[in-house]
Amino acid sequence: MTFPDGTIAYDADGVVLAGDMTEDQVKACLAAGAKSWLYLNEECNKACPKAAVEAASVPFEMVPLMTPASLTNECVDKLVAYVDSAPKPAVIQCSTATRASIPYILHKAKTDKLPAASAMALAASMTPPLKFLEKPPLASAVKRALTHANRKPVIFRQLFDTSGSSTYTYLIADGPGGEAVLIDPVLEMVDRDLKLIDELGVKLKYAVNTHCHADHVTGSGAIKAARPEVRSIIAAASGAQADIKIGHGDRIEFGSMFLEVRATPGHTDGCLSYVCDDMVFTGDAVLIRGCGRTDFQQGSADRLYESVHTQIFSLPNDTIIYPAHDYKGHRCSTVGEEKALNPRLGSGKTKDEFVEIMANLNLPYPKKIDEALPKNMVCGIQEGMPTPA
Ligand SMILES: N[C@@H](CCC(=O)N[C@@H](CSS)C(=O)NCC(=O)O)C(=O)O
Repeated sequence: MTFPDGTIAYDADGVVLAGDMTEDQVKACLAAGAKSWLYLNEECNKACPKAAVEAASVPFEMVPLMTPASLTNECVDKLVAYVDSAPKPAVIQCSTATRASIPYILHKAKTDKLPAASAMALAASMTPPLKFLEKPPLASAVKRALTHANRKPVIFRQLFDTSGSSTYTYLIADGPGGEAVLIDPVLEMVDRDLKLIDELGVKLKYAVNTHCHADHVTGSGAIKAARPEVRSIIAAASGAQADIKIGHGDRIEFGSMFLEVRATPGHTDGCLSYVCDDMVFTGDAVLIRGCGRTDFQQGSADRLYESVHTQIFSLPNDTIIYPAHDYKGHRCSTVGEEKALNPRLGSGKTKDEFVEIMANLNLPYPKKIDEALPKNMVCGIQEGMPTPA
């Protein structure tokens, strides 16, 4: 499309980004073939071309996007959906083609699966750079909106063991109807977990253990008895039995998602942490403001310190930490928070200081240790349960 003067800023991907136009310019634009029109000002704006656009039988839609605060998640979804479905060429108009560049970049990020940082870089590399970048408050609202626009419809649930072990079980699914994993299921809570999985309509693929637990029996065996298609997973280094034994660097794939496996020994030899997008499931390696004990089951404070510093604290600071337990009512933390505030491992604690702290915890043994360890060494498969196929 060509237009009479410099009012039109861009013509990219069938989307024309425009500022205020005179009546003649609107007419020229329609005559040049505009097939849809999105207006980001209010109808009362004296330059609003609604009447002329509709008179030309071109669909006209208004989504007032006047300030950074109006770029809510709902607004972002609306803008992305509009650009997706609008007949092209589509004109997106505001007063100066500044806000008009926002739906374009949001949609581009979503369709090209660009992370927020890459989409911002793309906006800056265009000729001329997209104009929202000139306004810092708008640019930071767009950056946040890009993260929202690009999110996958992941299903994520943090479930708590109410039977006594304070264990968190995590359900992650690749969207409704998608494949799912269940991290650290607890035997007593299996009925609840399977009911939820059915209610959400997701397909459980793997029962994944972060390690051979000492305080509760894994639900892996009972899940497999109820759903023979599910495969249990544990670290090869744990020495425990499971359908699939994994190690550092492996990927557990489900749908279009995966868990990246990181070995984090120290609480036990076979402790694994799982990274998924901006989350890390740390098992008992890192707890919120704490960590797993190192006084039994091959525990080693030396190894745990190394594991946490190399495998967890090396993740971006805003990575969300989801631990296997919490005893104080916390649910999650972040890498940055634990680096700064974890009294055992963070705030500049040296390995020697950590070893000293761990040697003096004097915790009583978990109540169920004698029952849990032998059962978890066979991944929760118990007498009377059907054996795995
Ligand atoms: N009281 C609980 C067990 C508490 C406990 O020892 N938790 C372990 C993780 S499960 S082996 C741990 O590492 N705790 C660290 C801490 O600082 O509390 C029970 O009897 O089950």
